[in-house]
Amino acid sequence: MGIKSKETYFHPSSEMLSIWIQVILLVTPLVALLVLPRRRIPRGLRLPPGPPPKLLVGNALDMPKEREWEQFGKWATEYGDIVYVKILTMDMIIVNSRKMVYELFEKRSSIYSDRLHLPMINDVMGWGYAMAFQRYGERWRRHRRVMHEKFHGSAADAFKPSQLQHSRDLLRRLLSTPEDYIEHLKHVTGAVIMEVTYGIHVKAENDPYLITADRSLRAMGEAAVPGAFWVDIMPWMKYIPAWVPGAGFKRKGLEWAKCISDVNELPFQATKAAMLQGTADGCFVTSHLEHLRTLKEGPTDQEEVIKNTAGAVFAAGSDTTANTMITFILAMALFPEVQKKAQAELDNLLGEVRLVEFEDEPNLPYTSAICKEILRWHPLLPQGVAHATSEDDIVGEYFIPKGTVVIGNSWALLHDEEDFGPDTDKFIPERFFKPGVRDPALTGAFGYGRRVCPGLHMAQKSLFIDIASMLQVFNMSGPRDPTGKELPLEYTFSSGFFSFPENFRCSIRPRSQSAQELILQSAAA
Ligand code: HEM
Repeated sequence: MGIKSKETYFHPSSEMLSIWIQVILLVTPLVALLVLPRRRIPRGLRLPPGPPPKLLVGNALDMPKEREWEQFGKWATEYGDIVYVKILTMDMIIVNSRKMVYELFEKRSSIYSDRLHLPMINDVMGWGYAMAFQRYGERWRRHRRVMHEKFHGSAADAFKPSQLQHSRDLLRRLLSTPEDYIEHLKHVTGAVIMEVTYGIHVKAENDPYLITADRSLRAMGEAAVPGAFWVDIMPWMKYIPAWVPGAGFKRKGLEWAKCISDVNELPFQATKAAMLQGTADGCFVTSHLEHLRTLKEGPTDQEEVIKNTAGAVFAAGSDTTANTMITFILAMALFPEVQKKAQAELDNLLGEVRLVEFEDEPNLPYTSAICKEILRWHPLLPQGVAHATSEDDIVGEYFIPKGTVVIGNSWALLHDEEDFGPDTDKFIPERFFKPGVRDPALTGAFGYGRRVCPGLHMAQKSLFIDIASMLQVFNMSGPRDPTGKELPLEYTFSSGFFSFPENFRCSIRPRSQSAQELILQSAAA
């Protein structure tokens, strides 16, 4: 007989438990089907059409594991504007047309703005503080208001100095080690967020705040896909102790939870400490806390709301922008003629005299069109972030039950040829010069209705200055061998919550000697 592991020693019944858990997992859908009250669909109504469900599991096996947008697109062609799928006991609809998106997320926003409570994300991992995962209601509204005050259209102009400074830093980093472009993008987008949110200036390398945020965001990416963990379908599983064999999700979740809590707590406490010492820089947190101190009366938990909102900004703001920039670099490598046109426009306006500034934007229509096309061509969140219904609803002859997960099919909307002209799979910035073409930012790239991304103004400004600056001074192409010969471009887009090019090698080289000098001079400015 072999030596028993420590875990088995402390829990002699662990094998039995493991078997029991597996049995429970198998029979739960059956029990749910038999025991749960059957949904009553009002007479004369029916659920929207969708792929035929299988006994017990519904459409769980039909759900695509990767490139979800392709399967959703096929269903849209086959079943229409609203597609219904059932995953075990979970109702889900996919909304495929702009008309229907407007009808549900905008006109009926009081019903379609909820989120599903995901036990893995909210309870096990502790992301409940972040606005993106909060249920629709007064608590969410208070967080949203705190964010809106500092991030709405013109308020976001206050971030421009920090965005410009870090955009210049990005150029210098890319000049020195272009192969580390992903790290550089993450560093500078994180640095801007830390500065404007907490007034914290991150370390040039290996910053502990950014490392913690990166770990937390990776965890979020894994867990935020609907149905990624069984516990989201069978919430009672969250009570299974972490030591139980088969409860790997719980161990993983608790490991992540420490990082996720640190993202919310550590920078906030550091800023508060700096305020006490009188050394804090003006930022989102200081400005809200100072205002709070002037109030005679206010909700007792307002400081908590400010802290949570800052944590949500930090969590939602950095990787989103960095990953969109990776898609931009790929697009420039794939469509060199687009890159050349933008460079000609930038050269024409700026010569080689100075680097681009925010104020140049109105005079750079082609570059601005690239920023729009990036959001449209391959949206970072092709299925948006799932909403949920907070009440039963009726749409024509269809019944939409309360608690239904509602996915806005951003990919379909952003590739609709009626709105964006022909060849929507191609990267064609010129499409935005035609009258009446829609703005991708208002067509799903930043989500929908009352939940639309509150960081979109900041994000668009970051994208503009980073994209214009890179185009002005660098050539981006597929990877090159040591002799400079271009090698084949290989890439795959990730699937799941975020979709952006993964494992993608490229070449980022200064366009000329004077471009290089402009970059180096920016350090002194
Ligand atoms: C290119 C960059 C970005 C993209 C593509 C993006 C996209 C999105 C999308 C699709 C949603 C879901 C909206 C919905 O539920 O319908 C969202 C939510 C959110 N975003 Fe962004 N975002 C970006 C940058 C940012 C930035 C820079 C910030 C912070 C400054 C931010 C903060 C948030 C927050 C807090 C939410 C949750 C809103 C809520 O649930 O009420 N995002 N974003």
